[in-house]
Amino acid sequence: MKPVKVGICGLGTVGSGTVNVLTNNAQDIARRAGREIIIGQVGARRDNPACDTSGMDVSRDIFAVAKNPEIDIVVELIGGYDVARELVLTAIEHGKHVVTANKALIAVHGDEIFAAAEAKGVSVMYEAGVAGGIPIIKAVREGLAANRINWLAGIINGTGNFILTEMRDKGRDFDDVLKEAQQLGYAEADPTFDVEGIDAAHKLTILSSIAYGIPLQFERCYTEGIGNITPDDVEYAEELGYRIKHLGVSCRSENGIDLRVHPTMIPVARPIATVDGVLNAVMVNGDAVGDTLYVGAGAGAGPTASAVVADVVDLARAIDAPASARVNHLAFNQIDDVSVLPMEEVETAYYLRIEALDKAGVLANVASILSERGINIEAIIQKEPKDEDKMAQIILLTHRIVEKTMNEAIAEIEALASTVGQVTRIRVEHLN
Ligand SMILES: NC(=O)c1ccc[n+]([C@@H]2O[C@H](COP(=O)([O-])OP(=O)(O)OC[C@H]3O[C@@H](n4cnc5c(N)ncnc54)[C@H](O)[C@@H]3O)[C@@H](O)[C@H]2O)c1
Ligand SMILES: N[C@@H](CCO)C(=O)O
Ligand code: NA
Repeated sequence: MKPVKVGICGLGTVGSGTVNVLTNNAQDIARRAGREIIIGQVGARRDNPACDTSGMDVSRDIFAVAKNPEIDIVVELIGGYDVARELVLTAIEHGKHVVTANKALIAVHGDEIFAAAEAKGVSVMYEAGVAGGIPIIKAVREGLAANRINWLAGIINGTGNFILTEMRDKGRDFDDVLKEAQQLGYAEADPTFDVEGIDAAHKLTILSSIAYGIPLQFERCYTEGIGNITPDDVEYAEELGYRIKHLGVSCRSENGIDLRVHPTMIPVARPIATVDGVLNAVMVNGDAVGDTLYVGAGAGAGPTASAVVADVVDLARAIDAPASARVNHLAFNQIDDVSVLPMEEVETAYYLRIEALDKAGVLANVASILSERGINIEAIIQKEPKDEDKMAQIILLTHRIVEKTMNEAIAEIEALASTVGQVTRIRVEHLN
């Protein structure tokens, strides 16, 4: 059978990893695809010593690759929104299938890109965009196709999980660990995307669409980063039997879907609580299958290339089949226009840390503010001041309540004469 020719655009961390995997594993890949897969052209501004492209057709113009009549599949690995969008649309216009690792592109411009691909009868695959090397798109879109998905929750940013783990285990400084994550090729070109939860929100947006059959709604995803997590909160969480992870959570309820990324306390007994470093983990609950858990490297050259090449193999195997034989871009043939709940309507349990001048008085006041609103307290710890100039701290775990009610309670607690500054709030999920 005729070989399939791949054009790789972008030769950074993932691009070089993809060249290496396609080259090193060419024989096994051909056995799986049923035909040879060859790198027909590479589009790169400069060579990358992390891979050997000698003997390959290398163009300095990525658009030449997208238009090259010899190329069957264009692999977009340049990142970003605008040029990547133009590149992918150009490739589609020229009748190419596309593989991308760019979750920002899919979360924001996915509708336009998929519509263009469907009009042309080609496919756009994006496994590498979510949870790196974990085949989570395939698992949810195909492996769990029998289920009504109830909820999913995941550690879906490797850089953030690496930072939180190094800070907790080694007491390292935030900026120092972030720098290392950048050197290791984990971080986004703009690392605020990792730290502020934007990257996780892109991934959660995509996962939720393929889990529930709803439109991509990135702009409605609630997003909170990891910059405000303090060593005190990490320590008190452990004391209460919890661990703080940066989670993407989405859940189906009668009122709609909640879609949120924020620091989350989860019981240490949950396997996902022990997923550390650059590893990602996604829990998915389906009505027939129950709980499932997927763990693996969420970033880095090899793991991401593994997902890119798996998509290439899927496309190559079915390249002569009619478009109707390929899987739907967002898993469902028909997308239901279910809306995402405003954060104020979302229900979770809470951890609160309150800085207090007069402990005894504050506790009585706080308890009555909470009970007036039907917020039940599950646990309390009181901490004496660590230094003379520090405040006493009251730490509370509450039962589940809607965010709007908790916002009102927190505002009233902060207004008390005996409390100081803002109340720290971390949402708690038991994941069962
Ligand atoms: N690094 C990871 O672990 C990882 C994991 C999953 C997904 N991704 C995604 O993969 C994509 C690539 O990430 P990366 O980490 O390899 O980034 P990178 O910065 O290492 O590589 C991007 C490469 O594209 C090149 N490039 C950018 N614009 C170009 C243009 N107009 N013409 C030619 N070359 C251009 C850059 O010079 C660079 O070499 C991004 O969308 C990223 O979000 C990365
Ligand atoms: N910057 C991303 C890359 C993988 O998508 C992360 O750290 O998870
Ligand atoms: Na993946």
